[in-house]
Amino acid sequence: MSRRAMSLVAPWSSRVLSVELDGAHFYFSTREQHRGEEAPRVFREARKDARLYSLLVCGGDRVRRAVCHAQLKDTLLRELPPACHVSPMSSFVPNVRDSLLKGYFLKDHSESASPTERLLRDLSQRDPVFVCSYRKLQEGQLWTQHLWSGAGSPTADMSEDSYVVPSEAPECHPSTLNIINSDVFYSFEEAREVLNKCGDIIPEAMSVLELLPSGAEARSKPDFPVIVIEGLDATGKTTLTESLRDALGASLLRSPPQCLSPMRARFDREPPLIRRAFYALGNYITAEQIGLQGMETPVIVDRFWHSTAAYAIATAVSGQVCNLPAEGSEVYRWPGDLLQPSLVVLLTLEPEERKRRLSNRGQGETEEEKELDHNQLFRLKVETAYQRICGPAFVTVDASPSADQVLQQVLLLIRAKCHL
Ligand SMILES: Nc1ncnc2c1ncn2[C@@H]1O[C@H](COP(=O)(O)OP(=O)(O)OP(=O)(O)O)[C@@H](O)[C@H]1O
Ligand SMILES: Nc1ccn([C@@H]2O[C@H](COP(=O)(O)O)[C@@H](O)[C@H]2O)c(=O)n1
Repeated sequence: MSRRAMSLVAPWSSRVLSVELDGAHFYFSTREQHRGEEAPRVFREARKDARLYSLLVCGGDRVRRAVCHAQLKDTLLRELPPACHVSPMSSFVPNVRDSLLKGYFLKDHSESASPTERLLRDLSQRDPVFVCSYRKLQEGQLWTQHLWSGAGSPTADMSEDSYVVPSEAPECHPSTLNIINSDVFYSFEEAREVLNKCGDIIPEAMSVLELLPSGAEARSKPDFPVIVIEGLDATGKTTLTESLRDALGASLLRSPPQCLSPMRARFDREPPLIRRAFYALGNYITAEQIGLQGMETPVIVDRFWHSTAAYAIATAVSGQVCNLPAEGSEVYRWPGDLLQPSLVVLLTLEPEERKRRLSNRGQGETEEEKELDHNQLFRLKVETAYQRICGPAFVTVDASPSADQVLQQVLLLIRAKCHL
């Protein structure tokens, strides 16, 4: 087999494929010989008239793959016939870090195959996207997979068709495999490299790069305590941080820092790899400001690394809370080159009270915050990830009492833990 044909087969062979339907994951793999297994559930349950396809983004560097994956979704949703259903899909080597490739699984119920196949052919010629179609064999519940040639048409020249067979759920949920340095960055250089690579597609990346400190080399520890206030939207961070600043004569900083505000909306529209690298770098700019202010006064920080990591992990991990990496996983470690605050306070609030405060405030929410509102599961994943992050001293505070009572409690904690 030619090198090109081998690379085309690679995303499917010796790998497990996962399709996500209504929050549940269905696993299957491919095999050249059939050993009497029944078809995987996602095939058995497909409607009789359904034509099934899979698409995986495989070529190029990770920035190109991330951009292509996001654009592919937009294209599919915009251009596929309405009777074609799109679900997230991935290909991975079980429990092997960084092995995840992302794509989509299509169930086409439209009358004619032509519009869908025309689009898929076009995509497989234009982009680093590999396409497979599936065929139900006449003699019962057996399905085969056919890899399309790079030229797009479903020809038989690339490889033999293979059978699809059910596969066990892996120990580590596939959506956790690529978190490190794709969703969460553990060093300044890793995050900066992503922005370096997307300067040609996102002009704002250059402006961010110009604002970065020259490096994240170890600085001397600030003389004064550094206290970070964390929590979901509308838990009272702004109210509390301003009161703490006044009560302690402290400096108040935030992450992302003010200087990144003009670029933030643009990065919020980018795929996770780029968006998360932006927020990760924001922490290093804030860290530099903390280093300076912390020589003069105590420093209060509104959001920092916990926010960056917890939101990123909760978004990357699909399905249930139990799919999150277990407590103690390296995913939750603190970046070795990032300043550690003296204390991190997480404000927690019952969802109903948080919603009440949000509606009283009546301000716009980010897409992610809207998601938090109607997606209780996502909220739970963010809070769980917050609590699992290790590094600096961490304490959870119930933010439901009055603003003054919360302030008094946090002041007590700061005095006890930071000797202020
Ligand atoms: N302890 C409290 N009791 C009642 N209401 C509060 C309390 N703390 C803050 N609020 C009110 O709740 C709303 C949200 O508070 P705040 O803006 O401080 O939250 P936040 O965590 O900073 O939100 P965001 O992350 O979106 O900036 C505001 O209207 C604020 O006045
Ligand atoms: N250090 C940070 C701060 C924020 N984020 C992301 O921003 C969103 C919440 O920010 P607000 O200003 O609205 O409070 C949230 O979606 C986080 O993803 C971050 O990553 N790192």
